[in-house]
Amino acid sequence: MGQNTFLETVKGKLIVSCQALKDEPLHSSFIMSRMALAAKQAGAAAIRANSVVDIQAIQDEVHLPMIGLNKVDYADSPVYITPTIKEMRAVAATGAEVVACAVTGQPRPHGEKLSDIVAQMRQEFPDTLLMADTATLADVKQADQLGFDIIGTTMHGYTPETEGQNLATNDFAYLKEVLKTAQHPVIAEGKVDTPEKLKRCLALGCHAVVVGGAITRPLQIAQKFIHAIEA
Ligand SMILES: CC(=O)N[C@H](C=O)[C@@H](O)[C@H](O)[C@H](O)COP(=O)(O)O
Repeated sequence: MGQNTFLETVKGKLIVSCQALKDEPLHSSFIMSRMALAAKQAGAAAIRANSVVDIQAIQDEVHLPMIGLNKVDYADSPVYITPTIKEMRAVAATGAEVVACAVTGQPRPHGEKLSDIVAQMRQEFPDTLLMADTATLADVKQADQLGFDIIGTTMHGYTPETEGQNLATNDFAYLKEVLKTAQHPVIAEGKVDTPEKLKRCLALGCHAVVVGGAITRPLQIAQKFIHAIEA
């Protein structure tokens, strides 16, 4: 894979997701760049970020490897994480070491086929790694077959089939199945919200762990405390 050393750099480490969508209080590329700086100062090995403007603002502020994505809603598809070749290209063009996209078995916008998207990306951006944001073991198998470089558990709990499921349930029972199934390095992502859970994911054999909201979404963090009062 050319000069791409992302996998070596993040092995056994924390990747911090710095994201705030339009309807979130911290929606701002500047704020995301400062979130990334805090993550870097704490010792994070890489950043995961959404949208070209956020990725670029973060790249200017911190020089850490990047998992880039672009969330876009299309009327004809439930897939929203880097759903079409257009967003894939735009994210790869930022120089992000990894481009992440949903691999959920759901139809993509304009009838685009994931196999075509992967083939096109390999041709245009041969040094860019591809991360599959999967929800089920079937998705993991598909991602492996298509040659994705990294298997993420990002969408587990966020599709109709997996709604309400949590990666940590029953001592990460689902994650253990993913680790048995996957042929490519697994990055745990989604609701890893304590240092203990992160350690467990690494001990089980994950290559690295992405933590988002528990570090970078203060609304979500504050709500946890409020719920404790109300419970
Ligand atoms: C499902 C979906 O759209 N996940 C997104 C993917 O990039 C982000 O909103 C999450 O924050 C990220 O996956 C990290 O997860 P958590 O914030 O739970 O640590």
